[in-house]
Amino acid sequence: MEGAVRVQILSQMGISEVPSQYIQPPENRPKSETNNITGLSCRNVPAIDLSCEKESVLAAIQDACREWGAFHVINHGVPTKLMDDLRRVCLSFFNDFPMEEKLKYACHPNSAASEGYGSRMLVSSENGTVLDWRDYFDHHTLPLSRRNPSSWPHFPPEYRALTADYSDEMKALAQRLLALMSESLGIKASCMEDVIGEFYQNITASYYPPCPRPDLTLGLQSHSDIGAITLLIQDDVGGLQVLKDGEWLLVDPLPNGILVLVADQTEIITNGKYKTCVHRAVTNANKARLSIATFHDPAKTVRISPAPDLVSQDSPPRYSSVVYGDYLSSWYSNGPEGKRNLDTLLLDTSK
Ligand SMILES: O=C(O)CCC(=O)C(=O)O
Ligand SMILES: [Fe+2]
Repeated sequence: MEGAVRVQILSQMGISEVPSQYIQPPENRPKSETNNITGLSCRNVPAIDLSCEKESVLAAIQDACREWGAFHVINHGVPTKLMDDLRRVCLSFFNDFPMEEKLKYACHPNSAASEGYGSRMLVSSENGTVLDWRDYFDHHTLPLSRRNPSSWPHFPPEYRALTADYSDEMKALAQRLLALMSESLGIKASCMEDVIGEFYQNITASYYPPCPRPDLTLGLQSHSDIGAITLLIQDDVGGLQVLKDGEWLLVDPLPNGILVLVADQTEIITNGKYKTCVHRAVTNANKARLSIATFHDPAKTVRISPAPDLVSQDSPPRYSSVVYGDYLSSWYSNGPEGKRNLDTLLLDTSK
């Protein structure tokens, strides 16, 4: 159940230990050097300049999607001011609203993925899931029939209009990126979007308050995103990590960059050529962190399967097809750990 506890309250209480529900088992705890947000890797996710010549963009996208399942884009056309303004108003919701005002927007306690202010990725933690050190605000933004700005924060006054503008910009960028990803695989530009159909888009602002025990907790547990493509912006604090070749690597915030995360349905549609990105967020003891993720998913009724143009006798389907709504239900009942939900669809192609 989504109780009234938000981690921001725990953080503000100035506790020196965290309640036991937030303590990760030893194998999931961040290694101590990964808490040092300046000290980690020299291997950063690739940055791709979308204003470069098309052939080089396609080659870079292909490399990034095969190797990382993640890349930054720059010169992407989304106004910097809009990104900055949205970060500012989202932060203001968490920092400047009194808690009783914030709780007026609380997520529905018993339904998964309901819109609003919450703290838990899963409805219940009966399956032993450790709680994340994160509060969030989830907005349902597309299709327009789901968009109801009156359920979003009413303050600062520009909050709702900015969120709507940002939603439209992200949709356009996601369409552009799916077209480039398709072309980078040598298939027609519309191929991936044809399988996905109309976008179901959610925007989630995640707020990670300072945590007294970054060595024992996670801001957000290891997972891959469920839908097709996620576009993420963050502030300059840092804390997002991607799993690459068995190692957790910090994603250095790139000012004005947008991080693209390949999500599960894209791995299926590309028949495994492009990999979903396993990622998580660590906490830190000193500074609150904000990220804003925009998820683009198929409708629940859409059947997802490898794109016909990527399947042949030499390259048989590697995933069984799945109705997206069924995939979602199993994700919410099994939990997000790693990419195990996707792995259940893997076919044995060795025969
Ligand atoms: O806070 C972050 O950087 C990651 C957020 C994320 O992975 C998610 O909301 O799915
Ligand atoms: Fe994610």
